[in-house]
Amino acid sequence: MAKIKVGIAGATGYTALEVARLLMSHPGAEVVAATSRAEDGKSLAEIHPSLAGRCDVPIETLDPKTIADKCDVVMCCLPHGASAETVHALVQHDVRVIDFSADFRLSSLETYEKWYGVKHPWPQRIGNVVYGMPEFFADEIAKADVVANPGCYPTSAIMPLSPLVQAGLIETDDIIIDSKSGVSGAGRSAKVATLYCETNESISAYSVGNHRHGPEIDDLVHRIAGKSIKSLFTPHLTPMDRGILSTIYVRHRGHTAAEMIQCWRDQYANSVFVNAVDHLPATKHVAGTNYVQMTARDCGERTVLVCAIDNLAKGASGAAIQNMNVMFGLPEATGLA
Ligand SMILES: NC(=O)C1=CN([C@@H]2O[C@H](COP(=O)(O)OP(=O)(O)OC[C@H]3O[C@@H](n4cnc5c(N)ncnc54)[C@H](OP(=O)(O)O)[C@@H]3O)[C@@H](O)[C@H]2O)C=CC1
Ligand SMILES: CC(=O)N[C@@H](CCC(=O)OP(=O)(O)O)C(=O)O
Repeated sequence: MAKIKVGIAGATGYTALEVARLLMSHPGAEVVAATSRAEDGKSLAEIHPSLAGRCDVPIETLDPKTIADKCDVVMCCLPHGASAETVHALVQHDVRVIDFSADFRLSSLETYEKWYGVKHPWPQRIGNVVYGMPEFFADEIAKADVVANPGCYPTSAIMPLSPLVQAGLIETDDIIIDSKSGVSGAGRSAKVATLYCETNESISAYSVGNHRHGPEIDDLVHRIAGKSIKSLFTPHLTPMDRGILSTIYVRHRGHTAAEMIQCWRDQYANSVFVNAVDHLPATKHVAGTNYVQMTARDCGERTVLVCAIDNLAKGASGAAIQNMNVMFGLPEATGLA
């Protein structure tokens, strides 16, 4: 069978590197194009030396028609705002797109414009693009022209919360999500907040009460579980390269942690990458993999849920490859197991 031809837009960034790295060992797909605004003419391996000897695809400036002609699917690894326009242009040229940004994740245009502070360039598609979580939306992903790849923090909260909300095991109006991310979550471009001396040996909360992943979590749990929730989400930057640990404080409705773990095991029985475990998950347990580990502990009237993912893998590029596999009829775990 011919390999899936993959293009990578925004090829100089961290998620692009991770997609390229994972595709090097994918038996059914290959990178055939890569784009950047600034690095036209260099090879992908020149920009990302860890790919040396493995990926000499030349980087080009993004011309939607040229890229669409070469590719079956484009991994659009661009920042939100910039991404939607590119996704629109690519789809008009008949290539399927996996959008890593938040531009098509939310159900409501009003919520998007409130939280992202920009007019959406393709508003007709808001609420009309599948959320790239095959554990819940595989049938729609298989047919999609555009897939909205999930946010990293949201993945670590939506996956544990949705089954418990759906099953009515927890209160929906009192959910506290305390998340910690590695620095690669902030992307590769230079910013003071992610300099070595700012992040090393230090942990800090940021965007308290106003991070844009709060509405994404509430929106998706509602879409999956059919019930609205009210969560309070606080992200933290931690001195790690990669990984997310979310500690989620919920109020149970008389149910035990063991019942919640069983609920996850039933829900995710056929999901390759989701493991409801008995130990307390750590970011190291999932580093470099597409796996999600989650557990629960009884704590009086509350239950504490703990979920670990790798922000660059299940939180971004691994999920994108899982989505690509579903879109092209390959087993979900191809190239990822
Ligand atoms: N890092 C993570 O853990 C996760 C990231 N995401 C999302 O994935 C996307 C990519 O993230 P990441 O790889 O970390 O980001 P990076 O900042 O590392 O890379 C983004 C790339 O996009 C290009 N770019 C930047 N600004 C623009 C612009 N205005 N117009 C066109 N191209 C631009 C740059 O390439 P060049 O300058 O060469 O053109 C840059 O290399 C983002 O939407 C991010 O929010 C989602 C989940 C997790
Ligand atoms: C550590 C860090 O800075 N993380 C990023 C989240 C990255 C991400 O996945 O966000 P989107 O895909 O929704 O853009 C942040 O808090 O903005």
